[in-house]
Amino acid sequence: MSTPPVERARSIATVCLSGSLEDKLTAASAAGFDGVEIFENDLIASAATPERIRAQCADLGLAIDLYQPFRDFEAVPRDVLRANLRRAEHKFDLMARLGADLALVCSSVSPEAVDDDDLAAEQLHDLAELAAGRGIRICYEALAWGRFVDTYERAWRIVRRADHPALGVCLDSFHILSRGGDPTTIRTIPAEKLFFLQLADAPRMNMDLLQWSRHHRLFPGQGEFDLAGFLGAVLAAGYAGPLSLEVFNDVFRQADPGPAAVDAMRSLLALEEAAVPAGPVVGGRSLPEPPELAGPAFVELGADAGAGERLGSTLAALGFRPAGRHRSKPVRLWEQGDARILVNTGPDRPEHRGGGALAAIGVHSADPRAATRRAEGLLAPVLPRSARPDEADLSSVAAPDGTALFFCRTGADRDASWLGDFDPEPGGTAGAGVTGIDHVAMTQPFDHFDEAILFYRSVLGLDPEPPVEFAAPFGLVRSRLVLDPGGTVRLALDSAVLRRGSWAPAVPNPQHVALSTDDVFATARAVRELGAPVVAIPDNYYDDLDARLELDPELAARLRECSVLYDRDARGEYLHFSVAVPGSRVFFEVVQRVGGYRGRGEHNTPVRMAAHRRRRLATGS
Ligand SMILES: O=C(O)c1ccc(O)c(O)c1
Ligand SMILES: [Mg+2]
Repeated sequence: MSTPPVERARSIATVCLSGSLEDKLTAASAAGFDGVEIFENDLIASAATPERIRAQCADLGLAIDLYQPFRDFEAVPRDVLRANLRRAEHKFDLMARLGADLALVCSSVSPEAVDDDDLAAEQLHDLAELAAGRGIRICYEALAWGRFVDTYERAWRIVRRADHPALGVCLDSFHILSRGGDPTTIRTIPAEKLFFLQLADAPRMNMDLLQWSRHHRLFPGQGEFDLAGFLGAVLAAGYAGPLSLEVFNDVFRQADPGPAAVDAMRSLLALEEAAVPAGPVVGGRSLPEPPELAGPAFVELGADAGAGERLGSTLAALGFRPAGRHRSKPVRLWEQGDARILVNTGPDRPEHRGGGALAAIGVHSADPRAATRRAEGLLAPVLPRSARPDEADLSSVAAPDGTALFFCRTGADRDASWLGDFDPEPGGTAGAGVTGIDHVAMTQPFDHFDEAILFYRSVLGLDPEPPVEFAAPFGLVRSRLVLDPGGTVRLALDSAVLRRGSWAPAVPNPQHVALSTDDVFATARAVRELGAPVVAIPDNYYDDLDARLELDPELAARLRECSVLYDRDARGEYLHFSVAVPGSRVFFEVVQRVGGYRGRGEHNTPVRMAAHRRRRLATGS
């Protein structure tokens, strides 16, 4: 008999969010959190009395799960201890007014502390005794940079030695995983001594632990730590308290707390799904499984009339044929092989002028309704439907950058699918060998990069590859590929690491749609004949390629002649060329994969970006 799924309390530290304490509490409640860790500085800066904050939390349905942090308490000389206990009593008074009964003590970084676990245990015992008299419990957390206590194993040895029922440990995934700690030995701690759990992810970095922790923590699923393994180990040890997020991050600290709290909740739900066999339960409902994807159905570009013309001629030059007009909307379908591009000249948005911009992606999934329910369960904004009664009932959700994501039924016949909404147009070109859509590269606003990774990872069940960074003509670019287990849907997300000044173009790295071919040279020749503006790649690139990879001279010559870029990895090869950007925001690339090559030629991107710029300066397009 399987155990019924449990709904765990979900909590968030106020330090994760921007604004006043009131802003933070409102956002946490709206995103569905059950509780908060109140960070001391947020309370100190608030004009509301502790009683008022307590009432606000109660009104918002938020428990105050933790009051934190109490610093630099233990292993100090007697006179310092006296002052520390006095300070603690003041905080216990405050906690009584707040109605909070769990306080966090983090391991000391004080120069006054001494390296003496017996003394630390004795003094924490005294503190716990004082707290217990007030109905308060203490959890002790090893900061990764604690002066002497910097591992959870040592914090637990001290807590065990102190042996007080009101004293337990607080586990924080960052402090443990940043130091390469082993979470599996958490099970040696009795469950009743696991008082609290803080969860944070982070990118892999080689930097000072304190700086890494205070600036670069991420919500689970956005970084590179094995949070699912960590949470699994903590739950296996019998921890039954709230799952709480504690993320110090420079971007989230400045972001609108409403969407940031939603991002946080999504991360927790996705983490529970990865760590707990029964998955998360929200309001008694569980989450449908990630959709089974079967490749992109279409890419939709938004354009004004002028941009629509330019996109149309670019597509025609790439061998696409106009294959249909939407029955009720100003949308044209362009088709070649399995590649379908929609050009929508309906909504007039600034970004659609000039050369158009990515507006939507459609993916084939076996059960679009379940996929939409999952997206809703993960708090993705569901977009209003605008279909007429006789049109396909397509559900879509908004990605963090506003791109609409449509779920289309795999294998539906034309009448039953979105294609049935188009009046077919006959005729057209013979094509240029494009067989489908290989990937879509989506430039993300820097502030939404991590959120976007998590969005696609959780909503679509895509797996992120490790991030790569490269130096491009207008600054460092961070790029991360997310793809489904079958490799049918690939999205490359990238972003400028820093944005400063006004020298760089407004859109330094436009989005692009990568079209697949089985013969990149044949397609390159065909599209040149059709008049496609293939971007010229300089000799320096090919000289370097030869130096690095010792290519077959015949292949090297063909690459050079056709301005085709090249990459290879242990599994295969990648050959690709680009055409000019018809405007500033979106362009097309044609790619050929040989063998099991996994990437998207990211190391060639700076060369391609420089080539695009040269062309723009020379021709104005
Ligand atoms: O960086 C800090 O000071 C700090 C404070 C409290 C915590 O729980 C923590 O993990 C870090
Ligand atoms: Mg912590």
